Amino acid sequence: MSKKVALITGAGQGIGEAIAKRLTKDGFSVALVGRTKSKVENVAKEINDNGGDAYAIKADVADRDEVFAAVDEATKHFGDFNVIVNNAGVAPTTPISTVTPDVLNNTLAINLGGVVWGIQAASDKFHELNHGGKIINASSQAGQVGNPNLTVYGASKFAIRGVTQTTARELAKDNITVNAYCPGIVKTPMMDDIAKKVADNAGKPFEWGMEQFSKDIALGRLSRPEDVAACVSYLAGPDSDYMTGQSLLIDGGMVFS
Ligand SMILES: NC(=O)C1=CN([C@@H]2O[C@H](COP(=O)(O)OP(=O)(O)OC[C@H]3O[C@@H](n4cnc5c(N)ncnc54)[C@H](O)[C@@H]3O)[C@@H](O)[C@H]2O)C=CC1
Ligand SMILES: CC(=O)C(C)=O
Repeated sequence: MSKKVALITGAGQGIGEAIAKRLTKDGFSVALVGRTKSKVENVAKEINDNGGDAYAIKADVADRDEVFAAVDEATKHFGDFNVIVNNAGVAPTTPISTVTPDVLNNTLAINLGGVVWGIQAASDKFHELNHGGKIINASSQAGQVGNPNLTVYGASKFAIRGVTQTTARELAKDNITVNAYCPGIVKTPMMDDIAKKVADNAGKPFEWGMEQFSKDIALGRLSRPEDVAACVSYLAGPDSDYMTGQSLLIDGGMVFS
């Protein structure tokens, strides 16, 4: 039987890289999408060198045409298309007084626009291929509760939960599920950057910045990207077939909702 095909955006590092590796382990062929071609190529090479089936594609998720082209290219390369993980995102540190139109527009174009274009492109492709599929979107614990200094980012991640619920209802009749994952504090380049900026703004060391985000984690440790990838594995596989419109928290007990 041929492998199912999953496309993961922002797969050149961090959570996206871990998702690509986990879905490979689960038996998927994986298309890795990122703005920096060399980064997704490096991850694809590592996966292929270890017996997986990965293919790197350069695209900026804020650009609708590039997202549609990436889905087309992945489908042509692998011969099918079954799952999209709209993972790419950016997280500017923005105390409210510092928010500018550029930061607002750029963040929403990537974090919200990228997910909307990903849902459109994937659902169009599932329709063209005459089968259902799974759409999985990155939200955050910062999309469940307000995080100081992350106004713009938090707004984009709250929005993902709305888009997920709305499109889940629209697309259910076509056997397409739409769910989201909401990581907590995950040790990746994104989180290191946030902790550093929050610490710099307060005139404190990096460790203090990370502590501001991690002190309320009930399980007592930062999340690893693999913790998130395990949840996405469930959302991409058959065990979640009867679930749609959900936003799953994987935050070590930081937020109880
Ligand atoms: N690290 C964390 O603590 C948390 C992360 N998340 C979310 O998980 C997702 C992944 O986060 P991380 O791996 O931590 O981030 P990261 O910054 O380490 O990696 C994100 C990747 O997405 C790529 N990317 C950014 N903008 C892009 C664009 N316009 N087009 C294509 N690729 C683009 C980047 O180049 C990078 O390779 C993001 O949506 C983030 O908001 C959610 C909750 C917590
Ligand atoms: C980066 C992020 O999503 C946080 C701090 O929850």
